[in-house]
Formats: sequence, C-alpha cells, structure tokens
Amino acid sequence: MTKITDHIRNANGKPIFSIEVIPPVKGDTLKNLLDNIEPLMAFKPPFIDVTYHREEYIERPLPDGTIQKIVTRKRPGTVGICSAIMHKFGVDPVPHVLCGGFTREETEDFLVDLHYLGIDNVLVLRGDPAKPFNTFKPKDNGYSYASELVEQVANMNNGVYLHEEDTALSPSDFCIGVAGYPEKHFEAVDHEIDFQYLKQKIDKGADYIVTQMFFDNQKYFDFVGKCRQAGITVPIIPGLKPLSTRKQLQVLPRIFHLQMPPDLVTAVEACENDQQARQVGIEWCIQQCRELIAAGAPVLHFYTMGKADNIAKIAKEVF
Ligand SMILES: NC(=O)C1=CN([C@@H]2O[C@H](COP(=O)(O)OP(=O)(O)OC[C@H]3O[C@@H](n4cnc5c(N)ncnc54)[C@H](O)[C@@H]3O)[C@@H](O)[C@H]2O)C=CC1
Ligand SMILES: Nc1nc(=O)c2c([nH]1)NC[C@@H]1CN(c3ccc(C(=O)N[C@@H](CCC(=O)O)C(=O)O)cc3)CN21
Repeated sequence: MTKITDHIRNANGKPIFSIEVIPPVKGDTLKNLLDNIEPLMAFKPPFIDVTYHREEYIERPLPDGTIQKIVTRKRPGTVGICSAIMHKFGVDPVPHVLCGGFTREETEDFLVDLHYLGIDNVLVLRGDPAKPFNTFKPKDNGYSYASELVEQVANMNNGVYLHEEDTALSPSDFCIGVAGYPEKHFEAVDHEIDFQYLKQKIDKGADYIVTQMFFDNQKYFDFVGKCRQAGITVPIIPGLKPLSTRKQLQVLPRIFHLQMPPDLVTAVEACENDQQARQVGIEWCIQQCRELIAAGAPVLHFYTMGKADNIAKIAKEVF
C-alpha cells in the first residue's frame, strides 16, 4: 500500500483528487455507498478516507422513574468498508482512528487489525463528544488529545507496543495524518494555542495535515503561511465541502465553527430552492478549487458525505 505522502510525491506537483466517505447507518448495505462513489473513480482518487463513528448514548425513561442508559452505535463498519474499497476499486483506504471511545489497548488492537489487512494509512483524531453530550470525555485509560494517539502510532512504527512484556513484535509502518483548523478548533482559547497543539502533533510524528472545511480560501492560505513560518513542512491538504442546501448556510457554521463569506451568503440567499443552492455551492467550490490548484495545493480532499453528483460536476471542471 502506498503512503499518502508518497502519493503526493509521485504526483510531481499535479493536484490529486481524493474523497471522504461516511459509513452507512446500520441496517443499510454497502451497495449504496459504493454505487455513489463509483462515478468518482473516473477522477482516479489514489486514496479514500472512511470516517469512524463512536458509540452514542440513548436515555430511556423506565416506568419506575429511573433512566436506563443504552449504548448504541449508529454507523459501525469503518474497517470493513476500508477493506471493500481497497478490493473493489484498488484504492488505498484511510480509516479515521479516534481517541474517543477507545482505551489504549483497544487502539492497539484496532491498529494491529489494520496492519493485518495491509492498511498503512490512518487519520489520527481526537473525535467529537459522544452524542448527546457536548464535551469530550476520554474512556478510562484512553486519550484526551490526538497528539497522544499520534505518539502511540509512532511508537508502534518503531516496534514499541504498549506493554514491554510483548516482546519481539514487528514494527508497523503507518503514514499518519492529522486534522488542522484554518478557522481554529472551536474549543481552543485562541489561534496561537490551537497552533501549538497542531505543531505538537507534527513533532510527535504526524506526516501530513488535512484541514477542516472552509469556504474562504484566504483562511487556508493564511493557515499554510503560519504553519510554514512555524517550521511545519508537511503537506497541508485542503478539505472541501460544496454547500448543497440553503439550510447549510446556518448549519455548517454551527457544526464546524467556520465563517461563510458574504458573497456566498448573498448568492445562496437569492436562491428560491435547494436545487439552486446546490448549483451555487458547486460553482463556488469550482472557483475555490481553481484558486487552490493555482496556489499549489497538493490534493483537493472532498467531504462527500452522501450523494456525490455535485463532487463529480466539480471534479469534471477542475481535474
Ligand atoms: N469522526 C471523524 O472521522 C472526524 C472527526 N473530526 C473532528 O476532530 C475534532 C477534534 O479532533 P482533533 O483535531 O484530532 O483533536 P486535537 O486533540 O488535535 O484537538 C482538540 C482540541 O484540544 C486542544 N488540544 C490539543 N492538544 C491539547 C493539549 N495537549 N492540552 C490542551 N488542549 C489541547 C486543541 O486546541 C483543540 O481545541 C473534533 O471536533 C472531531 O469531530 C475531524 C475529522 C473527521
Ligand atoms: N467536528 C468535526 N467532526 C467531523 O466528524 C468532521 C469534521 N469536523 N471535519 C472533517 C470531516 C468532515 N465531516 C463531515 C460530516 C458531515 C458533513 C455534512 O455534510 N453534514 C450534513 C449537514 C449537517 C446535518 O444536517 O447533519 C449535510 O447535510 O451536509 C460534512 C462533513 C466529518 N468530519
């Protein structure tokens, strides 16, 4: 399996198309997901990210007045989907590996499974709070920050597993991606602090950065400039999501803590229906892509969390 950093190197400056998919809700089949991304294979993504979704908590009131807490998982199957993508399309999958919901030992087992399958690329994240909570809580003996998980993966790459009683284990060879926030991670007190923690992830062994989505390229350019100034030399991949409904004008800033450029707001507000908004989202994203490519972005990474027809239209214009 080729590392993401090698895919970038092998492209020799030619921009790469890549996508991110979300596992279907349990009970669904993989077929819809694969059918959806099949048309995008024409644009030859060398890798596809598959998100990971931790457990959620449901609270069920009981007749005796107490509350039963039920733990459930809405979107299981990340590793299976990675394997399917690898074998159906011959594309390198990049599973997301989270701190949330995992002990260190469970993380080690997860990474060992990936290694068995020949999956050597991972995106290492802290992850979101478990629904319905709004603060992140690590599991007992789990990690609070992505940098700690980066360190564990980097240790495994050096043949150092969690427990020294496990002797003579082979080193893994993971290429490690991490998340970066051009508009600051919402929990960070200020840009400076957030930036120090990003630097920490790189210093502990991360090989590249993928950004949170943004709609104003200047945010990405400023972020890259700041990284370079701070001595971060790894590739910085822009993450892009074409706006696709009118509602997203409010929803996306709320979920992902980003600003919508006034021109995009005006254009979407002038739309009479979601079909028109989807078209505005496509055109906006095409402009973003052209400018990013001209500025030398190594990869354009698309968050295709459902229907991918808009991504196909964008890729057709841009690649
Ligand atoms: N489920 C998935 O596949 C994906 C999830 N995400 C998102 O990733 C976000 C958080 O993940 P990461 O960026 O990997 O987290 P991170 O651990 O790098 O940072 C999380 C927050 O903690 C702060 N922080 C980091 N290190 C710290 C330290 N040592 N001491 C104090 N504060 C520290 C950061 O400034 C930031 O506010 C979540 O919002 C999550 O939803 C992003 C992409 C995909
Ligand atoms: N905080 C955070 N959590 C994540 O899981 C996450 C990020 N950020 N940033 C990078 C990627 C991108 N992700 C996503 C997740 C959902 C949509 C999405 O399109 N969601 C809905 C809107 C929200 C809703 O109504 O639920 C959509 O209809 O487009 C996009 C990107 C997942 N990843």
